[in-house]
Amino acid sequence: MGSTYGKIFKIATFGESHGVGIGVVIEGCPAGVTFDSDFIQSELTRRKPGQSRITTQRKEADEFEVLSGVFEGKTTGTPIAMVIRNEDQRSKDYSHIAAQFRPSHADYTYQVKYGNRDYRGGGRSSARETAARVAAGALAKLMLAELGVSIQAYVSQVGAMKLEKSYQELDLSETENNAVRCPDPEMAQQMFDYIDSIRKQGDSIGGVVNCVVKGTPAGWGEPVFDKLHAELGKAMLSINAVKGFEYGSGFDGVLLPGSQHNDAFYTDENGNVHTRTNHSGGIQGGISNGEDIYFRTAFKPVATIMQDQESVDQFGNVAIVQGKGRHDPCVVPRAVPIVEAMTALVLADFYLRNRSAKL
Ligand SMILES: Cc1cc2nc3c(=O)[nH]c(=O)nc-3n(C[C@H](O)[C@H](O)[C@H](O)COP(=O)(O)O)c2cc1C
Ligand SMILES: C=C(O[C@@H]1CC(C(=O)O)=C[C@@H](OP(=O)(O)O)[C@H]1O)C(=O)O
Repeated sequence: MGSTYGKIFKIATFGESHGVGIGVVIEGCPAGVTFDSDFIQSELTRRKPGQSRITTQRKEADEFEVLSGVFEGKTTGTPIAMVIRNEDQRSKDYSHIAAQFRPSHADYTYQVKYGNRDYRGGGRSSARETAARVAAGALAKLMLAELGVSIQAYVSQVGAMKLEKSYQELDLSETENNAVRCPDPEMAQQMFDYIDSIRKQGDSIGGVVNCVVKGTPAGWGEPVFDKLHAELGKAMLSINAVKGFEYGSGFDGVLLPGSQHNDAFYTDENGNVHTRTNHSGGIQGGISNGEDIYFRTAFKPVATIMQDQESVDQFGNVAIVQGKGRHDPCVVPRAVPIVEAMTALVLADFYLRNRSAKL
C-alpha cells in the first residue's frame, strides 16, 4: 500500500505500471456522497495515456471497478476501493534499465533505497500511479460540487511559450477543446506544434499548469503547520515530475511594495466581506478567505528521451542508456486532471476537518 495522503479524507494507492493493475483505497469519505461512475470515468479518460500524438502511445482504457464502499449509487462511509487493470504493458522496453539508471528518473534512488526494484515501466515510480489519485480525486470533486466548490486547471506554459493573460481574462471553458488543454485556442495550436516537434527530435519539454478553485467558503485550512497553501504545495509537489509551486502572487509578489500588494477589504451589497485584489490567492494565514484560490505548478521535461545518455550501471561502471519505449514528450496536457484531483483531495479533507473547528 502506498503511504496515505490526507488526515480525514485519506487515500492510499497501490500497484505498479507493469504489474496487474493499480488502485486506491479511500478512507474517511462521508456516507451519502452520490457516486457518479460516469463522472469518475470521464476524469480517468482525461488523464489516460494514448490520447493524442503528443502523449505517450501506451493504450489503456483505464476503466475502473469498485470493490467496496458504495451501495445503490451512494458512498456508505466505509473504505472505498477502486481498481484499474493494466492492459498494454510493453516490459521489454525496460530490460536495458534492469541494471542501469535513466538520468533524472527514479531508477537510481529506488535501487539505493530498496535494493530490489520493479524496473518494468519504472514500477511504482511511474506516473501511471496518478490514475488512482484521479479516481479518488474525482470522488472528492463530487463531494465538493455538492458544497458549491469547483476546480479548474489548464496549461499556461510549455517551454518558453507562456499565456500572459490571467485566468479572469481567459475563457476556461475552451480548455478541454484541444489536446494541450490550453484555454487559448491559438496558443494551444502553437504549443501542440512545438511539443510535436520536440517529440520528433526524441526530446522532451516542461510546462506549467495553473489551477483555480471557486466557491471555497472562508475558514478552510489550519493556522500553523497544515496551512491550506502548505497542503496544496505538498499535494502538487507529490505529483511526478513537479519542480515548482507558487500560489497567489507567488514569486512575482516580491516585485510589489506592500501598499500595492495588500488586498484591501470591502463589504459588498449583500453584506459579505471581500477583497478588492487577490494577491493572497484566496488564502491568508493558512486559511481560505472566500476569494478564488489560484496557484501554479511547474513540471520538468520528462526524463526518458529517445536519445543515448551518459549514466552508470548498478556497479558504478560507465553506461550509455538508450532511449526506448513510449513516453510523454510533455506531461502537462495529462497533468491537468491530476492537479485538479490532488486539489480536490486537499479541499475535501479540509472541509471535513473544518467541521469540528467551532460550535
Ligand atoms: C502525466 C505524467 C506523465 C509522465 N510520463 C512520463 C513518461 O512518459 N516518461 C518519463 O520518463 N517520465 C514521465 N513522467 C515523469 C516521471 O514519472 C517522473 O519524472 C519520475 O517518477 C521521477 O520523479 P521526479 O521527476 O518527480 O523526480 C510523467 C509524469 C506525469 C505527471
Ligand atoms: C502508463 C502511463 O504513463 C507512463 C508514465 C511513465 C513514467 O515514467 O512516469 C512512462 C511511460 O510508461 P510505459 O513505458 O510503461 O508506457 C508512460 O506511458 C500512464 O500515465 O498511465
